[in-house]
Amino acid sequence: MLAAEPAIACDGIVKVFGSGTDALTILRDASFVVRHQEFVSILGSSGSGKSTLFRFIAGLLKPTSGHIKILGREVEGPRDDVTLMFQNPTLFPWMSVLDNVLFPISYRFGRPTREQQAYARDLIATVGLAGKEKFSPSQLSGGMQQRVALARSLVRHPRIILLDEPFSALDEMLRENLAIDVHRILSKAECTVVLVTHSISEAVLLSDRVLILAGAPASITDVVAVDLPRPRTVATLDHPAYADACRTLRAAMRRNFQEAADV
Ligand SMILES: Nc1ncnc2c1ncn2[C@@H]1O[C@H](COP(=O)(O)OP(=O)(O)OP(=O)(O)O)[C@@H](O)[C@H]1O
Repeated sequence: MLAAEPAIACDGIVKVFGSGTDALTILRDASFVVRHQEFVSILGSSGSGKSTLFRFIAGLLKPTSGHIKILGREVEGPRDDVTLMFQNPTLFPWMSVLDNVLFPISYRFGRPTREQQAYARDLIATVGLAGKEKFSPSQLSGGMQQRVALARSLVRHPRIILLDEPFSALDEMLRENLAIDVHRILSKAECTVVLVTHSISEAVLLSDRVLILAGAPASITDVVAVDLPRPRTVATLDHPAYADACRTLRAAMRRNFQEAADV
C-alpha cells in the first residue's frame, strides 16, 4: 500500500513565526509531492522559507497548519529513513574519516558490526576517497569533506535525502563535478532526493523537476519538468533541454522578483 504513496507529500503548509503583532507568516499554502526516486530541487530567493520547509520534512519543526506525509505517514518527528545534508560537512575533527562515516551507527547502536564497517568502507570508496579511511578531516579539502558527509548520510540506507545547499561553499568546477558524482551515487542508492539551492544551473543539472518557492508569504509558484536523460554528466550541460529549462526557470524567477518589487 505504501509504495503507491508519494515519497513526500506536503499539503497546504502554512508557517507563522511569532504571535500577535510580531506574527510573521513565512509560508502560505505550500503544496507539492515528490515521487519515489525522483530528484526535485526547490529554488527560491534568500529567506523564502526553503530551510524551514526542510525542517518540516525532516521532522525537526512543525508547520502551523497543513500536512506532511513521508511514504504515506504523517511526519511526527525525525525518522531513520530520512537524512539531511547541510552546506557545511560538520565532521568531528578528532575522528577519522571512517569513524565519521560510521557515527550515525555508533551513536545510536554502539560499536558497528563488521558488515557495517565494510559498508562504510564501500561508501568511502564510492565517494572517491578509498585509502583515506584513517585520515582526519583536517587533512582533507572542503570538497573531500563534503564527500565524507555524503557517505555518512548514506550509511544507514536512507530512502529520502534532503540536501540543503550542500555545494554552495565550493568553487564552480568542483561544485559541478561533485554535484554530478552525488547524483550518480544517490541514483544508484535508489534515494528520493530534495535539493535546496539558489542556483538555477545546479537545479537543472541534477533534477527531474524544479519547484520555485516564491512570494511573501511564499508558496510553490512554478513547477518545471527537466527533460534530460540520466545519468547526468558534464555533457548534460551542452544538451539543448538544459538551456531550455534554465531559460524557463530564469524567466519565472524574474517574474516572481518583479511581482515582489511591484507590491
Ligand atoms: N525560529 C524562527 N523564528 C522566527 N523567524 C524565523 C525562524 N526561522 C526562520 N525564520 C524566518 O523565516 C524566514 C525563512 O527562513 P529560511 O531559513 O527558511 O529561509 P531560506 O529560504 O532557507 O533562506 P536562505 O536561502 O537564506 O537560507 C526568514 O525570514 C527567517 O528569518
